[in-house]
Amino acid sequence: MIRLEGVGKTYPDGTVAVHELDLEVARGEMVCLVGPSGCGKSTTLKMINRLIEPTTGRIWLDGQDVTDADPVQLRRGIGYVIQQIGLFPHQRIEQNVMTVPLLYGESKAVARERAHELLDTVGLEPAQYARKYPHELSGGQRQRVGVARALAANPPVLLMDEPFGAVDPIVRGRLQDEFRRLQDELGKTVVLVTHDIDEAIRMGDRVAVFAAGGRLAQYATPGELLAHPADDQVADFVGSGGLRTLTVTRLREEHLEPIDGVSTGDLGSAIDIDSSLEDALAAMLRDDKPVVGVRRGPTFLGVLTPAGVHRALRESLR
Ligand SMILES: Nc1ncnc2c1ncn2[C@@H]1O[C@H](COP(=O)(O)OP(=O)(O)OP(=O)(O)O)[C@@H](O)[C@H]1O
Repeated sequence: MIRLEGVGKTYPDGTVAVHELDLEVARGEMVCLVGPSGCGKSTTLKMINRLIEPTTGRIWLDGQDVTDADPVQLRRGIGYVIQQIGLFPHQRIEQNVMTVPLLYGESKAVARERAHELLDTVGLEPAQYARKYPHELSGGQRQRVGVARALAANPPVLLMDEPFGAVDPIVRGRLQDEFRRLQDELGKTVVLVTHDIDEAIRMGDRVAVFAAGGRLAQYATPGELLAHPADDQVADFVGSGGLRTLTVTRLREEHLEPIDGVSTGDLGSAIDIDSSLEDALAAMLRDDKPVVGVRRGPTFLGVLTPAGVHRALRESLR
């Protein structure tokens, strides 16, 4: 879907922001670019929608060389979410989101309907929020409006630059989870820049770790990155993997055991099969029980025991 081939950017003052980067992002995949400050993440992102022109290399989007594309046309097909959201302060929330459909020539009524749908999608009840102004919303709510607006053109590709950067850690965690869930539904191709390795590991299907001088140090799934960091620098940056592995390892039915033999008194609350091992352990600790029930929607699937947790961890670290 997105392919970077030998892409480099040297600024006029001689700063090498990105060095001969090769990177592929598959359709529907969420890739996080992560690394220390100044290592070229934002420059890379902005080269994809040509806010910055590369000095070398080629970028392909769905088979089309973006360096040949009209930048304005190109950007309409690519949603862009930035930390400083850029909402128009004197326009109501619905008008902020309607801007894009109106630009596409939709009637006001259709644009408003679409804006309300999108607000609903990002968890902002239109009846409550559509008529408010940006300053009447919290940071996290404004961030959601930014996401709704980026989705308004229904672009297949979303570029996000520190999209959850401006909010406190609790709201940030909630927005990350919500966006991950939304992404599972929408199946966009997403490239997300963050300096936060936890965010990258939690959100990304794959993670590109950048090193100083705009070099790609490793490009791997979160599990691979934690289990096999490419070098000492990546290992340092990623930090100790054991605990993080719990966050990225999802439950699967083969980790479960049938309910038979477990007395219901031993069973605390049930968690969803989409949960992570971390969620499962948290439920066991909370209920002070050695097993936790697992369901898919209303259907009870089985129980997870410490042996199941161990099996799942071993598979994930293989
Ligand atoms: N317009 C510019 N002119 C010269 N150098 C620049 C310009 N923009 C960025 N740089 C430099 O290019 C390098 C990469 O910058 P970039 O913004 O891509 O990094 P980043 O990884 O996104 O950093 P951060 O996490 O701090 O946002 C940095 O050394 C930066 O100082």
